[in-house]
Amino acid sequence: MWRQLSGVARTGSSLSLCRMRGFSALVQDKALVDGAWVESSNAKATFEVRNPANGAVIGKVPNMTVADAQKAIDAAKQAYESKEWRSLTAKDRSNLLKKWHKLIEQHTQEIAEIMTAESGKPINESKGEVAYGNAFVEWFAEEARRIYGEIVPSGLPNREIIVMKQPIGVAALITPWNFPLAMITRKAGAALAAGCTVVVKPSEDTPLTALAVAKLAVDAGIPKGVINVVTTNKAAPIGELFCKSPDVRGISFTGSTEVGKLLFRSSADGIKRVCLELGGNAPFIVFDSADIEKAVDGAMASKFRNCGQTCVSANRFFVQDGVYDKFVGQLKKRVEALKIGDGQGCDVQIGPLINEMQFNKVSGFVEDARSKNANIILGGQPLPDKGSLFYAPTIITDVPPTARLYTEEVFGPVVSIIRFRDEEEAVKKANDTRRGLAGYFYSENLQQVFRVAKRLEVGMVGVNEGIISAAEAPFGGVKESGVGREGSKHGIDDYVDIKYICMGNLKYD
Ligand SMILES: NC(=O)c1ccc[n+]([C@@H]2O[C@H](COP(=O)([O-])OP(=O)(O)OC[C@H]3O[C@@H](n4cnc5c(N)ncnc54)[C@H](O)[C@@H]3O)[C@@H](O)[C@H]2O)c1
Ligand SMILES: O=CCCC(=O)O
Repeated sequence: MWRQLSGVARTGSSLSLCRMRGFSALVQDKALVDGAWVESSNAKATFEVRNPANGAVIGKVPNMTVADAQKAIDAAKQAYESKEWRSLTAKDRSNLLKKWHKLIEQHTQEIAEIMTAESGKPINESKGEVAYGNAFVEWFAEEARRIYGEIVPSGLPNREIIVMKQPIGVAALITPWNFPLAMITRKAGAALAAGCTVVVKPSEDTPLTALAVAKLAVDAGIPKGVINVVTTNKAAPIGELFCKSPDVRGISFTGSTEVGKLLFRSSADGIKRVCLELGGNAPFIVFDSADIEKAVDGAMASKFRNCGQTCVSANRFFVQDGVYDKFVGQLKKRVEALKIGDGQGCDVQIGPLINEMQFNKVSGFVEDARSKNANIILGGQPLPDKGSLFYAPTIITDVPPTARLYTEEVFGPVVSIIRFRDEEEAVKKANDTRRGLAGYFYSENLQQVFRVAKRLEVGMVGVNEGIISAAEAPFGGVKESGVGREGSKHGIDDYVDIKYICMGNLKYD
């Protein structure tokens, strides 16, 4: 899995692996509602999907309206209540998910090409994401058959306490552009395994990957209306509809903390089940006892995966006095060697940023740090000769706590380094943020490993490891990084209600 996820750090690619086959038959120009490929009801309006590496238009998809989203909710509700879905056994649902998994696996190359074209992600990483995202479909196909209930010993005679788990109903899934496939399958796999039906609202930057995997779900025989995909570049009113509709029982959102808070508030009136996977501000601590080669390897993988546009990406590097020069020196050599370009190139490790907003954010954060006397030792500027959205992999030392690079998530290829003296100082600084998604540290001292792992205020900790995501592991954050967990056996919890049945007056003798 490490290799799949971090093509960036160790490419090892061969020409044949990354040769493009031309645009795939999986590219859709319509959205999916009730098993039909549909246009927008607003005069068939569309919006363009562009390749961030060169600005080329690579497709157009329906710009759907609130009325279209309502139709998708209606279809999901009808499908949820239909015999075709409701009467399936857990094993039947598991088998459908397995068929979907197989088809995604068979179409890895085509999906990866679509993903690279619309997100700019290097092709080896896109293939890695297809495998990673598909691992959730496989995992939840297996978990579908293990959504167990309980029989609890009663405190009263002639009575049984039975606990069962039932699907919540229709779930709305809102996903970001940075993992255009995995963020859908991590949610939809769990929802379908539980017996729910879904309406997916993918990012406006990456709708083509979403539609491609939805097409494979249809081909796998998943009944009509069970998966619906609504494409739009006006997310807010559709998000509001999801939050207000009494027919949507749960909302699962991955994206920025700002939008997550908005959806959380809007869902309050309907007391909806809400799962929020939001932004982070991950500390990456290198202690004196660390194996520096491992730490540099981990730093490269964590920081530069998807050009730094990963929610669990290391955001603030805290490096102890004794290893500071060695770590910074080795890291600089590795960053200087990164291959930058259009993600379709087979040896490319760093692609463009996703869009102008993201580009302006990254360059603005670097300028802010520069103005606060941080020390830019590598990069620190755009790369217009590569394309308008390319930014140089950058290393900045002496980043002050007032810099935006320190207080906020940069979501770009910028390493911010801060020196520290002792463990207490490192942990205090690491926890000095309202975010708490992932945290990493490198130490060969066993006592320190347990102490620090327990004290970091995050949902996920990488100890001597820079890539921690896996279908089997619970993914999620604390503080303002979210609520709920995805993946693992806990990933089902957001899609089931617990029902208690009290069986009374039983006659046992
Ligand atoms: N914790 C995680 O698992 C995780 C994973 C990926 C990204 N993220 C976070 O997401 C952010 C970057 O992604 P982004 O820019 O796509 O985030 P974003 O919040 O702008 O968008 C995410 C999704 O929400 C939609 N959206 C935007 N405004 C909305 C609104 N008012 N109502 C409903 N939907 C709305 C977008 O169209 C997109 O589909 C980063 O902060 C990153 O850390 C977190
Ligand atoms: O960007 C957030 C998700 C990344 C992951 O699942 O590893």
